[in-house]
Amino acid sequence: MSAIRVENLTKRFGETVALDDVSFEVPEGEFAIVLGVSGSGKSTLLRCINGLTHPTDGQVFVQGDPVTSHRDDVAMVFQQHNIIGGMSAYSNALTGALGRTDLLRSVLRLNKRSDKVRALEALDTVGLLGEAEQRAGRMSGGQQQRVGIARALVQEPDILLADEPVASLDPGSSQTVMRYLRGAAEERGLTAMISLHQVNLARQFGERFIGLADGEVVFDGYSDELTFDVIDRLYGGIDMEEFLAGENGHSEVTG
Ligand SMILES: Nc1ncnc2c1ncn2[C@@H]1O[C@H](COP(=O)(O)OP(=O)(O)OP(=O)(O)O)[C@@H](O)[C@H]1O
Repeated sequence: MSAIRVENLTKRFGETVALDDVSFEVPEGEFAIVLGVSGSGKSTLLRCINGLTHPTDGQVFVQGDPVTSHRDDVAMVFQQHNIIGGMSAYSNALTGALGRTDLLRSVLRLNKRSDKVRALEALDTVGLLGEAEQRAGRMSGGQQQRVGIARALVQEPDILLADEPVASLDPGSSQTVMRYLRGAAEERGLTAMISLHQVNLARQFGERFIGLADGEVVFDGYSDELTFDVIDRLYGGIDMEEFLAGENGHSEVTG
């Protein structure tokens, strides 16, 4: 059974066709990247999978069930990490458990011991266990995004979605965040779908690629099929020199 199955998905916003008859399946445990220029429909696709947006036509299935609303086994990491600056990295990560914490306990901050352990384990997965007590607001953008990933992991999802998780980061931090994202998915056996507009990062970290243009799937394949021709079709007029520099450079690993 596929972890994600998208069947003839169409989403219109008034006159705008954000997704046009999109179909694909993602097997369990795959690390898939959604590629495409701004406005190609990447966010809308992820939001339909997460149940945040309802399709105009077609259907999305997660673990075989039709998606009708948000589900706890699907976690999403956003571009704006929505981290609470005044709280520690640990407390931010712990908010991932809110979906299974009753209101009284959450108001009184009486988290279960198992969730506290999960928060620490998740911070360890993203390399931030040593910074657990640090105020998130004092952390770098890359570290904050790693806290955002930890929070998503505490939700204990089977499927991890990330919408442009490195769009606001410098190249070094983007590399680090992608490395932890891929590592977390592998370590925990998650199915992942990440939208990116940086082709070099996508090629470096992706396993499967779904390319969108004007809401349509124009490419669906694996690394060896993601040729420069395909990239040119997706990004029309891309500067190859800059692209190759991006691919070979930026190897610095920072937070
Ligand atoms: N809530 C909305 N209301 C109206 N139009 C929308 C809405 N959300 C998306 N759109 C439109 O749908 C199309 C696809 O947008 P979407 O955000 O999914 O693309 P994207 O590839 O994620 O782009 P970006 O990287 O800029 O977010 C765009 O034309 C966008 O303007």
